[in-house]
This record gives sequence, structure tokens and C-alpha cells, in this order.
Amino acid sequence: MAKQKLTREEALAFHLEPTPGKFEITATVPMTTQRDLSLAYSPGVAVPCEEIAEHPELAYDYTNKGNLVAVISNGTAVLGLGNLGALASKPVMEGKAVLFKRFADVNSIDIELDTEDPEAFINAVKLMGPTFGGINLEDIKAPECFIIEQQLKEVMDIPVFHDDQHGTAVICAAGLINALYLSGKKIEDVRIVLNGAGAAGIACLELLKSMGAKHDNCIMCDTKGVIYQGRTEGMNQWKSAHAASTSLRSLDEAMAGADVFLGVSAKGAVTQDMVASMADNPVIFAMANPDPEITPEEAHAVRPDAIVATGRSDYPNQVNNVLGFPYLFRGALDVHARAINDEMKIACAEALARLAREDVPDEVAMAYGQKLSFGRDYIIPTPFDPRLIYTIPPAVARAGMQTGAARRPIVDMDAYEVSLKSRMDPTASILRGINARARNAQARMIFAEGDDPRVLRAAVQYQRSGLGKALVVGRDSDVKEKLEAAGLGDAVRELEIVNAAKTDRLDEYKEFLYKRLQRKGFDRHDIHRLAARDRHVFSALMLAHGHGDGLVTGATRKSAHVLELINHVFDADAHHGAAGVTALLHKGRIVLIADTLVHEWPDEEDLANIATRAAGVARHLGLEPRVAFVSFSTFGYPRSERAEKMHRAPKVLEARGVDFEFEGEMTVDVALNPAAQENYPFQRLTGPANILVVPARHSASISVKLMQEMAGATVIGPILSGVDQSIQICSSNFTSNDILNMAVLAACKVG
Ligand SMILES: NC(=O)C1=CN([C@@H]2O[C@H](COP(=O)(O)OP(=O)(O)OC[C@H]3O[C@@H](n4cnc5c(N)ncnc54)[C@H](OP(=O)(O)O)[C@@H]3O)[C@@H](O)[C@H]2O)C=CC1
Ligand SMILES: CC(=O)C(=O)O
Ligand SMILES: [Mg+2]
Repeated sequence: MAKQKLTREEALAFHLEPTPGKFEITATVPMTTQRDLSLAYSPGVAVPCEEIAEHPELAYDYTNKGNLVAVISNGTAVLGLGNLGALASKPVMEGKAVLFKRFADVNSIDIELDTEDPEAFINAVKLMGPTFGGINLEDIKAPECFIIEQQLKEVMDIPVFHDDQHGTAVICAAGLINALYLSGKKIEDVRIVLNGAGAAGIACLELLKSMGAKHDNCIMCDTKGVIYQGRTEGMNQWKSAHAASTSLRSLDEAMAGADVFLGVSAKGAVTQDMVASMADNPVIFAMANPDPEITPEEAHAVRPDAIVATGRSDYPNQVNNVLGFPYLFRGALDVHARAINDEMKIACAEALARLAREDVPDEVAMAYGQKLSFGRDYIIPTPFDPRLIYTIPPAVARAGMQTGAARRPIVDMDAYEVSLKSRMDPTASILRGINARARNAQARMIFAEGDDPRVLRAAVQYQRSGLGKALVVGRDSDVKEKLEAAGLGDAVRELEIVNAAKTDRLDEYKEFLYKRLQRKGFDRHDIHRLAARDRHVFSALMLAHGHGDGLVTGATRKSAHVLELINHVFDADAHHGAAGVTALLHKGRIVLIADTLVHEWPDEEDLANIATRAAGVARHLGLEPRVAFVSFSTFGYPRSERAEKMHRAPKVLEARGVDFEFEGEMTVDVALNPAAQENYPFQRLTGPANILVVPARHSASISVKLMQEMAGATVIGPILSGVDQSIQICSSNFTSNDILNMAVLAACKVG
């Protein structure tokens, strides 16, 4: 897994744009008319109020309580950064809230309470009970967190769950089950050293002991060293419960001969010497965030036989509670649970451990750009594994039902799993998939317009995200100046700047271009002007000569003009079968529109070619193509000369015998809406179309721009397909993120 460099400015920009913070709240009901207002608010709202007053359980039906979790902190133990206070903890809490939404479709809101007094904290949370279906406590330091959680559990009738304790313990247990399996050791026999006797540490050791780890085999350490029986300094009742009868006093001493090291303490707390002194095949979970107790590189340098995990996303084996809390709450909320009990936590740990041992399906491999299989570098599922949402919550819900925590048991578990699957947003996995493939490809990407700040930001991002090498075409001083103005001055040393005026390859490029254009009215002088002065042509020449693996251009000029220039070097035109395909991503759906770039007014043969190109792009994105030739008529009615070619195009494909579904002509609603399709029982699409082949470039442009402006759809493309080399042409209104997306598409040769 390529390590990504994240700068402070990137992290700040991510939180600043497009609006401050990481989420907003949207209404799920129409709020347009007088009638809507009367229903949502007074007088209509009185009816559910009265119903709930009489039958409190109806709050789960008439309000968002049943799918709403509060992430609550006082900021006293923010990750491993220490006591930053309530306000400064907000980015982490907003982060947890968006993880709830992204991974388990749980609505969540962060609440930061400005108090270090457990009693004040407890009172505040207790009073919030009616609002939420569950309370996720976060980053509250020990020992106050134990008191707070215990008392809230006693007084509240919804799950109260301190994530840093139990979320961490569950994931740690899941990872350890598999790590021990791989190293051939049993939990009853292993010597465990745990560093960090706080929220996470105490809960991890408690859970492992309940799973068979022997008290006498476990040593817990804190900032004062080993917690031994009789120690008085820095102690509390929770630490005392794990005090060992031992003469060992320091972490250093404890590590000698240990089988397992678990770190929930602080950055750099473990040295290479300590790791070197561990037993054979040691297990090292360095879980402190954002920086681990020891990095995997450092640990492996002295112990190649170690199985190493961290809490971070950029190393293999991410042992992080993100794998737990979204799914634990999903399962708990879906049975209207009163609590998340130990049985539910253990069910979660076991289900996670089992999932990692299963064969990894292609969709997961595609999302990560590598084949994952159970082993030392894959002991726990990856956070983006789409199976988590339909595997873990049922296990949790079942345990909740068996132990009486559930208020409303699930009757049909199969139907429940199907409903969980439908909560997944397929567009997210597509975007992740192409990013992972690009990262694997490590393409040298030519960014032709090095004088544009958006292009420069995209180029820097491309390289810093570990996608490959960015080659920026421009004048050195100009690029440097613009990078500095964009606050990216230090990127000058990272990017490769290619200046057409200075390259010694120009003669070779000019010769090539002259051969192509000499019979098209271009003389040597024209050729020099094009090759040396036009960055689109120069960049295309670089690509044609293998001096880059892909090209992104077009952010500063009209696409049609840029395409014309590219065509001096490549055959990227309608005549040679090129086509433009634009992906529209909206509300969890992805629809491709074609041709958005090359053909002005395609005939039925062209339309069939365009469909085939679009089907190729769809498959590259991981979609099984279903093409609809769209028009204003459906299967011949109303009759119109303009719709004729759309009527004939499917027949062309039929004659060719292609290997994808297609149908037409039809209106867009018939193409996209299964209910409308039912009116045409003879039609051959097995589901809503995901490719719309439109009659002409103007209708393509109108559809895409309408979706973008009116619906706020995400637009990727036009993706240039059917050209020998990987070229992507941006639009002049693209943001740096859009340009980066085009570079990613070019890198994984979608097209
Ligand atoms: N990967 C994951 O999913 C998770 C990771 N964590 C990480 O675990 C760490 C602790 O979090 P949490 O338990 O909530 O915090 P707490 O404040 O509750 O506990 C911190 C504990 O770590 C000990 N400690 C701190 N620095 C050192 C050190 N250099 N050597 C030994 N012990 C040390 C403290 O010792 P003392 O008692 O002497 O002060 C205390 O016992 C953080 O880095 C956090 O990011 C937490 C939750 C989840
Ligand atoms: C992951 C997490 O919750 C922490 O580090 O605090
Ligand atoms: Mg935390």
C-alpha cells in the first residue's frame, strides 16, 4: 500500500471547503407548499406528538430517533493528542458522525460538552435521551470515562457506548483472534503486554481476559511503567484490577519474551530494541492515533516475523474502531435496542474475524486495487469492504435478540440483509475502485496546462496522493510563482516541470508532426509553432513518444478546440471511432451519457459505435452495461424523422451481435424507471439503463448540464474513449478536484 503524504494545508483545506466542517443536515420530506408546511409543522405535527405521548415507542416510527446517534465528547483525550478541550475535539467528532453515515447509513450529530466534571457531563447527556436512538461517547479520558459510561447506562434506556473502550476492544479482539491463528498460538498461552492503561487499554484487556487470556500472562503499563500489585503512584481502581504480581517494572523489561504487544498509549512509546526482544512470531498492534507507538517499517526492520497492525488507513491491518461502531449501532438501532451488551460486542468481534478469513470478492479487490487474502498483511477486513454492512449488523442484532436487549426483534433476517445491502451507495465504490487502480498503475501523468492554478493543484494532489508522477508542462518560473501563490511552494521540488522551449526532444517531436501534417497544409514553420508553442500539441507529442503514460488537458480552452489540436498528433475523431462518455453520479446512481464530445450528429452506425465505446467505459468502471438509445419517442411512437436513427441503432447492434444489453428507442423515463419499463413487457433490458446514448452532442450537453445545475449531480468526464493513448479532456469550468478525477481516469486507462 503506497504511503500517502498529507500536508497540514491539505487537511485544513479539506475541512474548509466547500463549506466549513464535514456535514450538513437535509430534509427528507418536501418543504415547498403551504400544505407541506401545515403537515410538517403546525397544525399537522400535533398528531404524531399526541400519538407518541400516548405510546412512546411510536417515536421510532414518527421521528428520526431510531436512526440518530449522538457522538458526545468533552475533548479530554482527543485521539492520542491529549486534552485539547471540547471545541478542538469537534473535527474528530464531526468525523465520527460522517463515518456513521458513510459506513452504516446511521444519521449522527456531534455534541461537544465544555466540562471536565463527570456529574455535569452525565446530567447533560441524560437529558438528551429522548432525541437519540443511541449515545456514542468519544475521546473522554480515563478514569472519568468509566464513571460517566457506567452511570449513563444505568439511567438511560438506549445504548450508551464508549467507543474508545469497547469499539477499540472489539476490533483489537477481532484482529488478535486472527493474528494468533496465523502465528499458531492460543490466547490462553500467550504473554500479552499492553501499554496505555486508559479508556482503550482497560477495555481491551478486560475483553481479552473474558475471551481466555490469563491474568497472570498479562502485563499492563502506563506512563509510570508496569502496573504491579502494591504500586501506589498514578493508580486507580480500574488499573488495580489488572495489577500483576511481578518483579518487572518497566515496559522495556516487560517486552522481553512477550508474544503480543498492544499499544493504546502514545506515538513512539516502543523502541526497536523492545520489539527485538519479543518472542518468535510476535504480534504488535500499535494502535495510538494519529501516530503509532512504533511504525510497521521500524518493527519489521528488527522483526521480519512480526504481524504488525496500526490504527491508520495507510498501512495494512488497520485496527481501528471505525470497523466497529458504525455496524454495532446499525444492528442495535435496527432492533430498537436498550443497550449494546457484551454478547453483542463479542458477536461483532467474531463476525469481523470470520469475514477477514473469507475469500475476498473481486469488488473489494477492485476497490483496493490489489488482491487481498487472509494472511499477515490482512488479518482484519478493510474499512471499505462492502460486505461489512450486511455481515456485521445482523450478527449484532441477532445477539441483541438472543440476550433480551432488543425491543423489536427482526422477524425475517434474510430480508434484513437485503435491506442493509440497499443502504450502500454504489457510486462510492466505483470512485474508490478507479482511484485504487490508478494508484496501482503509478502512471506518469502529463498535465498540459501548467500555467493554471487549478491544474497545478490537481498535479500536486495527484503526486502527493501516491497516484504516480506528475509532469507539468510550463515555464519553470511561472509554475513556481503560481504554486507559491496557491500556498504549495514546496511542491516545486516534487513535480517535474517540462518546458517545451528547453527540451532536447523538440526536433524528434517536430519530425513526427511534420510527417503527419505535411499533406494537410502545414509547412515546417507551422509545425515548429505547434510543437514548440502550443502546450496541448506539445503534451500530446510527449505522450505519443512515450514520455508520459497519460495526458490531461482542456481546463483552459474549449474542449472542441483542444480536441482539434490533439488530433494533429492522434486520431481522436469520429471517423476513427472515438467517443466521449460522461458519467453522472447522483443519489447513489451512476448513469453514463454518450457521445458528449466527439460526434456532432451521429448516424445509426455511429450510434452503435458510441454504445459499444460507452459499454467499454462502463465495464472499466465496474458496471455491467445496459444501454438505452434515448429519444422523445418510445418504440416508434410518436413517429418522427428525427427519432428514426435512434430506432434503427439497436438493429445495427443486433446485427453485430454485441455482448451487452441494449434497447430503444425510448424516452429517458422508460430507460431509467423500472415502473415505466413495465409498460413495455417485450423490452429486453433487465433493469434500469446505466448508459444513455443520446441523438446528438447538443442533447448530450443539455442533459449533462441540466443534471449538474438543477440536481447537483457529480459529473465525471467527458471521458475520451477509443484513442490509442490515454488522453482526457477537461472542461474550462472544472475545479481542481474534477481535473484530478480526469487524471485518475487517464491513469487507469478508462476509455
Ligand atoms: N486504534 C483505535 O481504534 C484507537 C486508538 N486509541 C488510541 O489509544 C490512545 C489512548 O486513548 P485513550 O485510552 O482514549 O486515552 P486515555 O487518556 O483514557 O488513556 C491514555 C493512557 O495512555 C497512557 N499513556 C500515555 N502516554 C503513554 C506513554 N508514552 N507510555 C505509556 N503509557 C502512556 C496514560 O498513562 P497514565 O494513566 O499514566 O496517564 C493512560 O493510561 C490514543 O493514542 C488513541 O488514539 C484509542 C481508541 C481507539
Ligand atoms: C480511533 C479513535 O477513536 C481514537 O484514536 O481515539
Ligand atoms: Mg476515539
